[in-house]
Amino acid sequence: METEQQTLDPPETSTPESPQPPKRGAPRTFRTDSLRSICSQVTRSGLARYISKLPLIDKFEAELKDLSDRDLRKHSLGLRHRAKSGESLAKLLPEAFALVRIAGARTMNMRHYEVQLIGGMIMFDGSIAEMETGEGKTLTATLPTYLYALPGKGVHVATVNDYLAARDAELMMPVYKMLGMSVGIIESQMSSDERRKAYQCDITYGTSKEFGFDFLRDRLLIRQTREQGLGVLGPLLAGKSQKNEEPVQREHFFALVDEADSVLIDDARTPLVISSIPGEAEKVAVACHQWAALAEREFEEDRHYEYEHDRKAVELNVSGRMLVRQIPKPKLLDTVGLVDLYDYVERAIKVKRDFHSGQHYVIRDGEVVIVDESTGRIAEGRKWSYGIHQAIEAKEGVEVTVATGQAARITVQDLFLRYRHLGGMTGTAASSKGEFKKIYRLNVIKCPTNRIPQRKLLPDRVFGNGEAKWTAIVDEIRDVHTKGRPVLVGTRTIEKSEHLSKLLEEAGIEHEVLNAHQVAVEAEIVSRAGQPGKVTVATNMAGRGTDIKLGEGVHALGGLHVICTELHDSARIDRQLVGRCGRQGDPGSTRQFMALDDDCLLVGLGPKRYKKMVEYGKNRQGELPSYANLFRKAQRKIERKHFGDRKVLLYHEKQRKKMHREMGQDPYLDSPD
Ligand SMILES: Nc1ncnc2c1ncn2[C@@H]1O[C@H](COP(=O)(O)OP(=O)(O)OP(=O)(O)O)[C@@H](O)[C@H]1O
Repeated sequence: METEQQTLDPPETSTPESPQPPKRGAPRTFRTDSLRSICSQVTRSGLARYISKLPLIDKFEAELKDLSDRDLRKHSLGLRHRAKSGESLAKLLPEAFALVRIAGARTMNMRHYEVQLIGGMIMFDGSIAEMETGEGKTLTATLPTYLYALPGKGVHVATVNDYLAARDAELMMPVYKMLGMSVGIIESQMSSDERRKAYQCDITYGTSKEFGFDFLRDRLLIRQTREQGLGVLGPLLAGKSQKNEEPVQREHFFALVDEADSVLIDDARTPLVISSIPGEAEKVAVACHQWAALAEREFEEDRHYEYEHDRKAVELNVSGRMLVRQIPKPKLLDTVGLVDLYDYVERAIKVKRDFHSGQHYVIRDGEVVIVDESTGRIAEGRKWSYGIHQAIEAKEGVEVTVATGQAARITVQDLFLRYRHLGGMTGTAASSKGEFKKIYRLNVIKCPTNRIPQRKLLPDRVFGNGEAKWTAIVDEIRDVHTKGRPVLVGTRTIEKSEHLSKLLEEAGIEHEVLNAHQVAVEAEIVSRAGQPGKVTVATNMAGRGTDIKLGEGVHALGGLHVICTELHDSARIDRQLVGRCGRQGDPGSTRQFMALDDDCLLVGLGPKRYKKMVEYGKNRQGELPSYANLFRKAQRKIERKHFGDRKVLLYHEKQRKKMHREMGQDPYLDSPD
């Protein structure tokens, strides 16, 4: 255990020079209401050093705000020279932030609030700014991004999907342009040339997945170059292949991660993998998966295999193994050992039991595409490892994209730890504080809100069974809807969205349903969810990162009402949904519904206790408020388990990389499945 701790603990690094705290006893002047509100919310002295910088930013802003656009750009150029000639970025911070603030006000009529300046300083400092949902993280990001872009080494702004990357880059483009910064966007369909151009820009927006894959492709390219013997000609030719291709990325200098919890934690359980071209062995593997997918139907729990609910593990017993031997097999499988066949069958059974279409994945254009359970979104380009993905493909009868030896792989953790400086922002980081610190060396610092939040958390409602719960949900939607207030309902799966939609139809309640298929369309629908009387049903976080503006009159009625239909595996995800209402000081309310047959109890309490709960709740009428705590306890247990999984992945990756290095290999390439 001790060795594990050691390997997991990242080495100490020096942090950038940080702003000085105010002198003891120095009087603090409050210039604006907003600043007064900040200070009233400051409960942690950690913010004092950021607050102390605000007057200096104000001073620079006052000095520079009358400059013409041209002079503003010139001034920005001056800052670039100073940064390039080695002046510390911490020293340039007040002036740089003032410039960005002026550019925001001038180009978009959005002058950064003091709390946003504080958020920007937190991120600059190599921490995660936890800013309430709706506080304007997109605009806040421009501050550290601009500052770190000054030395010209490139800044990567990473977020969860192509749509958000493009949207945020385009939204903020005017600010950067005014200050003479070039902005590039990486999108999944781009050619290498387009990518290279985007990475040459001062600031590059993209997804963590694209940043990771580009890194891996570059790595493969460099190796190919070396293998072709060009590398020996020295630095002149290094990094160019025979086709004269060059790597697309530059150095990894500063990455700013938006939706940091989603990118750095939720996505961190599956590595990014580039596969190599299939050969003869792969054909056999395809045949094995396809055979196992058919054979699996013959196997019964307890008769042929044991299923361990805690670990979700399948193990064939003696009669199961016998059955494997008896089931006819195609000729191609003659060379496959029995032990391997047992594995294939166990995997096929596991996949049948634990991976469901519409919940864990969807089939899109003949491909199995992972739905990130925690966000309800398509996890583009990801694959489950250990043959699970291929087993699902075989089960669904689509092309099996098989067990190709992996050409290259990297985990999200490794990717972001490669950056010299890392910062992030999110609405919901506090519950993962320990993980951010341990794995990424990032502190989480809570930012005060610009206006006092007005969101009402209504008491939980617990029911004996799903049926009673859904009936109560429909009743509550009807109640709120008839008052003209908009309602946003989050469900855990696409199937449940559809179930609720059917119930709403029967109840004659007009509504809109979203699923995880098209992020851009969803985001637009969610952004309209604040219109009077609107009912929107979405898989948990289908519209994450989308701003919901209240329609006319909705403010007076109490704002948007958010209904969470089930607890999620992580409390953070529940809070993201809750964060759709009560934005920027708007009114709003939210309620959590639960039932004793919810999945959360099965995973959190185990099948034995779950069965008892389900039995107990079956014919229960009315509500069971005293059970709410049990749900939260189960949720915490699941969170701990997931954290454990990620730690194990990281530990194994570290061991694997160490081994590769010792053998003189590239740890990101040369990796077995
Ligand atoms: N300084 C500002 N002045 C005026 N409006 C602002 C300012 N900052 C942000 N806003 C507005 O606040 C709203 C919320 O911004 P944004 O969507 O970036 O919030 P967010 O923190 O990213 O939310 P979420 O956590 O839900 O993604 C937007 O409509 C934006 O235009």
